[in-house]
Amino acid sequence: MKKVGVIGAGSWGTALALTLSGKGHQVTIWDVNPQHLEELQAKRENVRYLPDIKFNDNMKIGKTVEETIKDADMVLFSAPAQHFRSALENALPYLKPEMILVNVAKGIEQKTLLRMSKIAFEILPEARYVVLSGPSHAEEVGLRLPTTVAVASNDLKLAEEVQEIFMTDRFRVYTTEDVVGVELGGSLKNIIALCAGISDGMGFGDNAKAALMTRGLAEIKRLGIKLGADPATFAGLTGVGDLIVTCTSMHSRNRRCGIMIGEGMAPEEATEKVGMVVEGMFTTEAAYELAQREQVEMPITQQLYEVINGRADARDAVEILMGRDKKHEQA
Ligand SMILES: NC(=O)C1=CN([C@@H]2O[C@H](COP(=O)(O)OP(=O)(O)OC[C@H]3O[C@@H](n4cnc5c(N)ncnc54)[C@H](O)[C@@H]3O)[C@@H](O)[C@H]2O)C=CC1
Ligand SMILES: O=C(CO)COP(=O)(O)O
Repeated sequence: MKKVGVIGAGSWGTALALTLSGKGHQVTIWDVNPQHLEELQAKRENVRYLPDIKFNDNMKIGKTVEETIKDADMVLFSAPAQHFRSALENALPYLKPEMILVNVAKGIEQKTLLRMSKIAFEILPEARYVVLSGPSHAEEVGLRLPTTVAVASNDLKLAEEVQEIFMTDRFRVYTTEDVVGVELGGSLKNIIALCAGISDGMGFGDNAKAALMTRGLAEIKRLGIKLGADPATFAGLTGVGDLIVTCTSMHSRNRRCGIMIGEGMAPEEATEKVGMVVEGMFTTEAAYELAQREQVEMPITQQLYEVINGRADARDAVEILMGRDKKHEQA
């Protein structure tokens, strides 16, 4: 059994800490928010983000980052994507070269337009770095409902080590070497989930949502191929798999935020109301800029960007999308 430090006690960090400690690993979890940390300690439950699931006895709450990751075999980063850089920098003094670093954030850093692995290797060029992604809502993983994900690393042996650490009878883990495809699939599907929510909120039907998901996947894949991903990855768990769960589940923070926007709420207010990170709100801007830089057509992303920035109403965006030039279908 391994020693694992978890940085970020939101719903996902907590669900994974429960999975790992449930398997018998020695897990310590920490969060940057001191008040939240106190609540975790007092209640031995994540009342704020993943209520009604008691922590296992072998799951400790770390008082400091140092205590959390000291002598760990693996450090799991589960802070939102825009905070991954600071979370890693914060942990840096206590990391050892042999430690495995796993990141589960789904996003692209704003301004730098970097994927999470690029940030990790910029800070730690020799990092033993793995990304975990796939269709996996924390609420279901916390309840031990069957879930399947993938872990990606340039080093397949390392991905296999992480597969072994996580795998249980209720949490099935595949490996892949396509870090670019996995990171982009996980990040960009949140944009489409926001749009699927907006579509639902406006009272559109299943046809519209299926169209958004299919054409959304086409533009994700277009950008992915341009940035070096294996196109096959987008047909897998971390591509279409995650797209399906996020666009259809009421657990999805992105979809729920989209529904409120579609019902007429201002994007900032809807984001606030969700009360947890809505990654798509940040990723949309980054993806829009990446698409411009790479000269890739991403019409759905572009329209969401206009809506989020208050330059277009969701109904105008639909008209623009439906009124585009006639096309030959390319999936
Ligand atoms: N919630 C879910 O079902 C899933 C979430 N994810 C991804 O995991 C990431 C985290 O999501 P959630 O857990 O849902 O977010 P959340 O909003 O529930 O919680 C985020 C937590 O991170 C903490 N945090 C922020 N900055 C930090 C830092 N520098 N160091 C340590 N902790 C920090 C916050 O205080 C908060 O407790 C996101 O990128 C999300 O896309 C991926 C799969 C499933
Ligand atoms: O990535 C997720 C499920 O795989 C979580 O999606 P949300 O952030 O929209 O809840």
